[in-house]
Amino acid sequence: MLEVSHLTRTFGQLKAVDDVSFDVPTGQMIGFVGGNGAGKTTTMRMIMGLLAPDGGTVTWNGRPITREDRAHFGYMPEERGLYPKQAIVDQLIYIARLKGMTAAAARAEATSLMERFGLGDRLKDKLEKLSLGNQQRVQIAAAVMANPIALILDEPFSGLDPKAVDQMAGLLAERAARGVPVLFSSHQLDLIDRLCDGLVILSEGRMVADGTKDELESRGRLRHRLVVDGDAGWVRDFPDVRVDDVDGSTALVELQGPGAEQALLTEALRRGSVHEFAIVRPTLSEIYREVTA
Ligand SMILES: Nc1ncnc2c1ncn2[C@@H]1O[C@H](COP(=O)(O)OP(=O)(O)OP(=O)(O)O)[C@@H](O)[C@H]1O
Repeated sequence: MLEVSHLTRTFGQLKAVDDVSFDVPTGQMIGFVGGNGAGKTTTMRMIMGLLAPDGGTVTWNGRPITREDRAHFGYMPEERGLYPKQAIVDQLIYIARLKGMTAAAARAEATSLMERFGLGDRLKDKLEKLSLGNQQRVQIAAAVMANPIALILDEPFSGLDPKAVDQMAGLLAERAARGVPVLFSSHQLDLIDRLCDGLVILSEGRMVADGTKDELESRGRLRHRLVVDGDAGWVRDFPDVRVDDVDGSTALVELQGPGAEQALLTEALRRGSVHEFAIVRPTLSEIYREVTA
């Protein structure tokens, strides 16, 4: 398990990362979310030892992380790590050799990964000859080569088409299923929602929320949707109800007191038929907007 505790980093007057603490447990995929400049890349660089923190610690399996641990991490940096003018296969082999793989095993893994991504015939090409999306697939392949013990990926899905997103998501999920902790940043909340066991939300350097989606949902506003026969406008005058929206026969409301649920339903039934009365869980986008507002 990777643990980040009270990490802090300032650049001049700016607190880019301010007392950030979270875990990336064994076998879990954790999404790292936050607006531009929130501090995600800076945090990842500190995890990887590329930037010294002003305060706080990074631990791996309960002890301070070492250079040797990090050497076995798979890291995809924001600025991307591979060389445009070198052959793909040579770079993938080089990276795997650094992590202790034999040349033959590295070549076999590079070939198998590239074939899996439909790039089996591009192995000897220079990276720059590939489209940007395909270059991105190679960058992800580089991070997962040689069985990394953890994956730290800075916006691995940006610029990928939906099919490539599915392929890469499948690849990361496989690694997580083998026990690898995976931390990746993304602005695509739908993807985080689909892939992640948990998420960490940063805003202006500070951690504003973390937990599983269920945990975050339960902290958010819970609303009910009521669909009746006629006009639902009467809910506006009903006690213990805060109306978010009424559109014809549909009302979206927040119930404010114990028993408000039963009282509202009873009143709706007294007035006619009820077609729907359901809890509306907040979407991840709504939770995100709420905690970063
Ligand atoms: N080397 C640096 N020197 C000065 N300021 C920096 C440096 N690196 C980052 N910053 C500043 O720290 C803040 C956090 O930046 P960071 O790149 O970590 O954010 P981010 O969450 O990754 O953003 P994005 O989603 O835009 O990539 C920003 O205001 C950025 O300008």
